[in-house]
Amino acid sequence: MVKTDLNKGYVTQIIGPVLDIKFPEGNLPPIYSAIKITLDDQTETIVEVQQLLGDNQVRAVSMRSTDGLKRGVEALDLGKPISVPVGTPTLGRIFNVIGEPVDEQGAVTYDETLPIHRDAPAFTELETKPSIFETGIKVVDLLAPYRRGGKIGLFGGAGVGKTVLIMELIVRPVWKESFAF
Ligand SMILES: Nc1ncnc2c1ncn2[C@@H]1O[C@H](COP(=O)(O)OP(=O)(O)OP(=O)(O)O)[C@@H](O)[C@H]1O
Repeated sequence: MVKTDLNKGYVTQIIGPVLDIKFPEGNLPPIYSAIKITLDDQTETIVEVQQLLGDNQVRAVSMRSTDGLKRGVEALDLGKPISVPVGTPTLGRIFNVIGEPVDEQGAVTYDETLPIHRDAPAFTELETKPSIFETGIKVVDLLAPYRRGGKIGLFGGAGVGKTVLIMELIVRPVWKESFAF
């Protein structure tokens, strides 16, 4: 549920990346809510509620360093979990956990975002006709094709190329789109 009124609290304790935040009576954000803290220098920190402590306080984990944060700083309940851009503009890009691009390829123009915490699609929503997730890597597509909509796991000894292959899977489909090969 997205709240319309701004629900503001303040930081009561900081222990490393963990923050306790007190909210007004009866306005406690639920677990997994995103909370934004803006410092004097306009640096924004997003924290995520992990535990309800009682006494109108929540315990939250910061998504970046808590350097510069201090007790008493205002915290704004965003009324929804951390959400990230989804859809075609995000293909081939690299994002951090709060949905900011970190690949130095410029800003991403997107229409849709989805929360990072949500249920997997129901079986009834899945495509029933099996189709191949074409990677463009011949040895994969011919010998061990991946199923579209499924999950992929790579098993292999140390240093045999798992990371390189995963990176190829992320980048290749976009290359295919741009160069049509
Ligand atoms: N197809 C390939 N041909 C030649 N070299 C490759 C190939 N794939 C990966 N390598 C090289 O092998 C080395 C290890 O690759 P990578 O880091 O992907 O392995 P890994 O299985 O993820 O390793 P780890 O188990 O340590 O996480 C890298 O130097 C990479 O450049």
